[in-house]
Amino acid sequence: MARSRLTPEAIETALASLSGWKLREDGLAISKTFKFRNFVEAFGFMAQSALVAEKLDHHPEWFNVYSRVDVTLTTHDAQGVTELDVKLAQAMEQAGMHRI
Ligand SMILES: C[C@H](O)[C@H](O)[C@H]1CNC2=NC(N)=NC(=O)C2=N1
Repeated sequence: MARSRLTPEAIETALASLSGWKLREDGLAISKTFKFRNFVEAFGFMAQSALVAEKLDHHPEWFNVYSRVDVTLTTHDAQGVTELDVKLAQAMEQAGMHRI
């Protein structure tokens, strides 16, 4: 179900409720770099996040090297940032919390 894009103001409000997420230059995605103690912690975060993504039917664009995971969230169907991106970001914050 394609959600509608959030207004710039709504995105700013959402970013204020998250920690460390930035709006991409083109305004069409939010991103954050997660750093962990090691690869296994980073992968555990990705595994946990993958289960949430499946449940939301909303998937991240991410890059992992060793203990770092760069995450970019955008809604392809809406070609921008929607509520689903915020929801997944919030869930990733929770997953990332257990591993700092
Ligand atoms: C059919 C469509 O691919 C699905 O509804 C989901 C899958 N996961 C998705 N993930 C993201 N990030 N954006 C989407 O639009 C999206 N669509």
